[in-house]
Amino acid sequence: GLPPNWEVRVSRSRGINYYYNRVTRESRWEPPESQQESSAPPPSGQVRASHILVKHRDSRRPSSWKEENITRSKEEALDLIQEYRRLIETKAESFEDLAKIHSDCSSAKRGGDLGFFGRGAMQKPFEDATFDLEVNQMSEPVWTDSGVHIILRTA
Ligand SMILES: N=C(N)NCCC[C@H](NC(=O)[C@@H]1CCC/C1=C/[C@H](COP(=O)(O)O)NC=O)C(N)=O
Repeated sequence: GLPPNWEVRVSRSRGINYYYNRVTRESRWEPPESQQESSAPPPSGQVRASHILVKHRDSRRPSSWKEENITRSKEEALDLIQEYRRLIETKAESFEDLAKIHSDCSSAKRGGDLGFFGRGAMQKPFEDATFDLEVNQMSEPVWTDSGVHIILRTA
């Protein structure tokens, strides 16, 4: 069977099946990898998460793939992250799509995915927020020295 949250849909235009994930709102022509890839339990003590990072002028590294010199204020960064959170909550946009377009972290290329990590890998506020989430749950805005984040725990 399909990994959790995936379902088969029929593309009317092409008359063939495609695969849709109702949590991430991702759709793809090829079937999602076997159970192994997406619902394997994390290595013991580890979690998997994606994030959207909005940096500001006081970020530890106020530069990103998007913008060489980031000058927005903390207030502007928070306004943006709250708007992204609203779009995801109302299912107007997928977490992955907004991460790809807007995240100031290099993980934007992977829809915000940071892979598996254990305690001690990430800045403490990020780590604590992630470990407090249930799988498939999205955080409130979280501040680290990098900027302000929303986190989606995926495993
Ligand atoms: N283990 C994995 N996958 N990579 C190493 C992560 C190192 C870790 N990074 C963070 O804590 C920030 C906050 C959460 C994600 C993250 C990403 C930062 C944000 O951007 P920056 O402030 O660095 O420019 N970009 C990359 O590291 C750290 N201890 O500094």
